[in-house]
Amino acid sequence: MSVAIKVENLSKAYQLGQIGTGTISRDLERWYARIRGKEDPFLRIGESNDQHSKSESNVVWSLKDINFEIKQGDAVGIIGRNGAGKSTLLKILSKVTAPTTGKISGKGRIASLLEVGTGFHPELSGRENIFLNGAILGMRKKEIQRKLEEIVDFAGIERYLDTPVKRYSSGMYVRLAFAVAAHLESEILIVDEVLAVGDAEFQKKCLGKMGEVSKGEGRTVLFVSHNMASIKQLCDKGILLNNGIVQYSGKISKIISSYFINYNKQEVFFENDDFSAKKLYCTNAKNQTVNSVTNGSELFIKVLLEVKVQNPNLGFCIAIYNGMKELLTCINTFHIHSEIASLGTGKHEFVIPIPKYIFNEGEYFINLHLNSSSGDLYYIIENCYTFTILDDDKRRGGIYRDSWPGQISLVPNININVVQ
Ligand SMILES: Nc1ncnc2c1ncn2[C@@H]1O[C@H](COP(=O)(O)OP(=O)(O)OP(=O)(O)O)[C@@H](O)[C@H]1O
Repeated sequence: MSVAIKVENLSKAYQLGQIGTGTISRDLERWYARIRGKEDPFLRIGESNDQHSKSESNVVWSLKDINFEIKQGDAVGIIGRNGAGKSTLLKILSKVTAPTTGKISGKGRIASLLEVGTGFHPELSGRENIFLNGAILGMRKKEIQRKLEEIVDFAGIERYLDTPVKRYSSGMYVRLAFAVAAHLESEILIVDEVLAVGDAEFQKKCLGKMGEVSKGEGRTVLFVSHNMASIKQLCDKGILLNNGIVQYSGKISKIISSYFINYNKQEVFFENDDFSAKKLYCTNAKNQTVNSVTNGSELFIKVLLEVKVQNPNLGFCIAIYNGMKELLTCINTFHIHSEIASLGTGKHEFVIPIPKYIFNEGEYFINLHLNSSSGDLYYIIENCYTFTILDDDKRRGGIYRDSWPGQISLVPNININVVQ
């Protein structure tokens, strides 16, 4: 199969801090002050000359020497922790931003949906934006006209087709943006996290459409998401980014398991005069460290803290989120404060049992909030651990084969009473 996208030695650097003042005359004034050894006249309160010159040399390498190839018709999931460089990569591929070094080659028109409504003009109506995007892709008016009905139907915006898109709700906006990107004729479709915006029904519809685009129409799809269930459903290949480099690329199942293993290797770290947070991990009932259990088994979340002073000013909260980043529950030491206050110095492991049949199958993420006993927040360690719940099939009674809908995995039980 021919190569759709080839990326060679790609790097992207971002310059942090203020680069210019906004006008040439002010930049000159600043330069004149500097060569006379005077203070920068445009410093903001609290800034120093020093800080400013330091920030000018502050460069973040968002991508570092990336190389990969994507074949025509592949559906590729791009995964990685927050800040790994996924969005930067998609922005470069979509030509929204230019690389600092490196080269991208390939063939085919690219339709991309990077953020809600990228490429839409707010003053133009839905209809006008559809034609504008089609024209940008090099399509003829007649070709776009043929797709119009399908797009409007998918987005469900028929009544508002001639209203300027700036009046659309965020849901309507994302529905139209997705419909335009997926239906117009491009060889490559790039989608960044759109599914995090819409409701569950729309997400399902988008995944279905992307599957059709890649498997049915043989177009290439690149998809960034934190939701591994969606990535697994849609993609057959994957690229795992870590700190701006490609850590692994290949079959999606391998990429996802490497992601989880690496994800959970990171030690949680926070330290102040009272305590330090050392580690967060999960075990099964046999005390084996695990990243996944079936919903028919107990799971134990363990937090290792070192208490440095007796009666420490210490508390924490485990916040558990689903793959769509919806908060499911918080477990807070506030409820056992007197026990924590009486802890001696040294390392202590806090064990939080998660009973059987609580969470439905899926991926879950933990944020650790470290707070004082009075509730002041010290620090939030976001997405510090992820675990997977698998369905053990037992509660299905052998008849229900699809994935179990909903957030919780209650064992179904229905009593039937005879009513006189
Ligand atoms: N415009 C910018 N200016 C400065 N730094 C930036 C800019 N855009 C991205 N970065 C930095 O580049 C790195 C990669 O960011 P990027 O948004 O590509 O990561 P990501 O994997 O998409 O993260 P997330 O999952 O949180 O969306 C981060 O350290 C980020 O702070």
